[in-house]
Amino acid sequence: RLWSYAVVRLAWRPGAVVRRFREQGVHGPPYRFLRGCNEDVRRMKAEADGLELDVRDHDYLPRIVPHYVKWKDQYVNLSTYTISFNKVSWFILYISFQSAVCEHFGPQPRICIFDYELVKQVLANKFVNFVKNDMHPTILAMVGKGLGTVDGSEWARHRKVVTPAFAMDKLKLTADVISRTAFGSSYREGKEVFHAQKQLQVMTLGTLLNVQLPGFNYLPTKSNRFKWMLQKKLQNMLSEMIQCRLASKQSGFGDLLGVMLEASFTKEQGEKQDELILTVDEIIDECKTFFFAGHETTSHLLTWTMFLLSVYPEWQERLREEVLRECGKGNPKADMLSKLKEMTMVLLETLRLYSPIMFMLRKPISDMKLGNLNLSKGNVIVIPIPMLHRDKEVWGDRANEFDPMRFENGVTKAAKIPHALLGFSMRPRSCIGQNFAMLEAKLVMAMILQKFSFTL
Ligand code: HEM
Repeated sequence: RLWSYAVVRLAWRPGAVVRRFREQGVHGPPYRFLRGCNEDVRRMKAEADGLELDVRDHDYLPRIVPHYVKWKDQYVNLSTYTISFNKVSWFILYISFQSAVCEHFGPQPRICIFDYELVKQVLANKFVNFVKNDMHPTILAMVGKGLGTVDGSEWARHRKVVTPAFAMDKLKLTADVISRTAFGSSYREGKEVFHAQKQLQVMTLGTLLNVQLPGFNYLPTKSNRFKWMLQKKLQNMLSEMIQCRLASKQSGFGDLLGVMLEASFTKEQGEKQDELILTVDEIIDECKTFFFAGHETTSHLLTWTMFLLSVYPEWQERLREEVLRECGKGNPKADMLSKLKEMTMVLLETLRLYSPIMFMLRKPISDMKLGNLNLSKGNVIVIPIPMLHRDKEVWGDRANEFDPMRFENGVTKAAKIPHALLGFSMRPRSCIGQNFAMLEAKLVMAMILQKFSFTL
């Protein structure tokens, strides 16, 4: 049944979808039976592999996502699409055979949008008409069925419980704890979790463009057995950390897990029990989400900040002066970090040029209109952050240049529209850890700048 279902789907669906979009003026690369556009992507990426960039050339798109650059040039001009607010918006349709990363089997049509107004309609939709794309079970086991992956009322429940953990007063405490202990014992515990997640990530992402047979994930192959072992290890480690914390009644300790446990379990006297409380399993999932969502993103931001400060030594010197002026030579305290204005500008500019998250995916919960375009339930929308961050109409002619001064008057004044920086996305599903990440990045950079100068 599964096979006949798959074959029927493969045979008719992409063709019909492509036709439907072409009729609406949206074009894209040709669909190839069973392979979607994956082979083209693979080939173009291999060709771009040898491309070398100058360290001051921040337009890495032809090197990293050559298929987007090529398809945008090729199809977007051909398919100008006018939408109601009198502006021209751009779409590309491409079909990806994404069985290795999402649960969906078979080719999946994707509409890539390059227009900020449409992006706002998708992300800031208060009726939550667009939800996250389905995730492959392996990825779900790695990142957890937490805040970042649940939708609808489930999402609202999780977000409400988790939000207090990221309140600014709690974060200040966390920053002081990090600062005092310089990533002490909790880091050692966490390292194991990061390691297991990293191994799972490498295994999964390595097969990103592979076509997988349905049911393959359930076969006891060598790699599947290794994957299951890692998943179990991850689950057990987190469960032990939580149980241990609960048993020692240390939930009040000022770190994220402590604050989350507090928010999930404590009730004021007389307050009636409501469904906001998360179960231990849900907290385990939320921990996986935080480890995953918070680790590599922040580490990428720090890496690229170090890179940019090496390439622009004048900015490195400016930041060092600011750090020594505001924090002296000792461990920076949270209130000192909030005074590092130029540091914030550099971090935001790094986030713009080298956004740790490249794409956000959404799909409509029912047939609906986006601008003038008719979308069907399940058509995936791709929001390519680095391409939007280089939109010259919005960021100006020098969009590809490193210029922290554009953030001199704050994030909302940095471009022609207030919500142009998408590095942390936008409400309601904006990054819940953004203040934490910025605080963490400022702390680490301040401590490095106090003691070292660096070159590329
Ligand atoms: C520089 C660091 C970070 C960047 C660039 C970043 C970026 C993002 C982006 C773009 C999203 C939206 C994704 C989407 O809607 O598809 C997101 C969501 C999220 N981030 Fe972050 N993030 C960072 C750090 C963190 C940290 C430190 C944590 C937690 C400790 C965290 C937890 C989350 C969670 C839970 C969500 C889902 C929120 C929701 O759907 O309500 N992130 N992040």
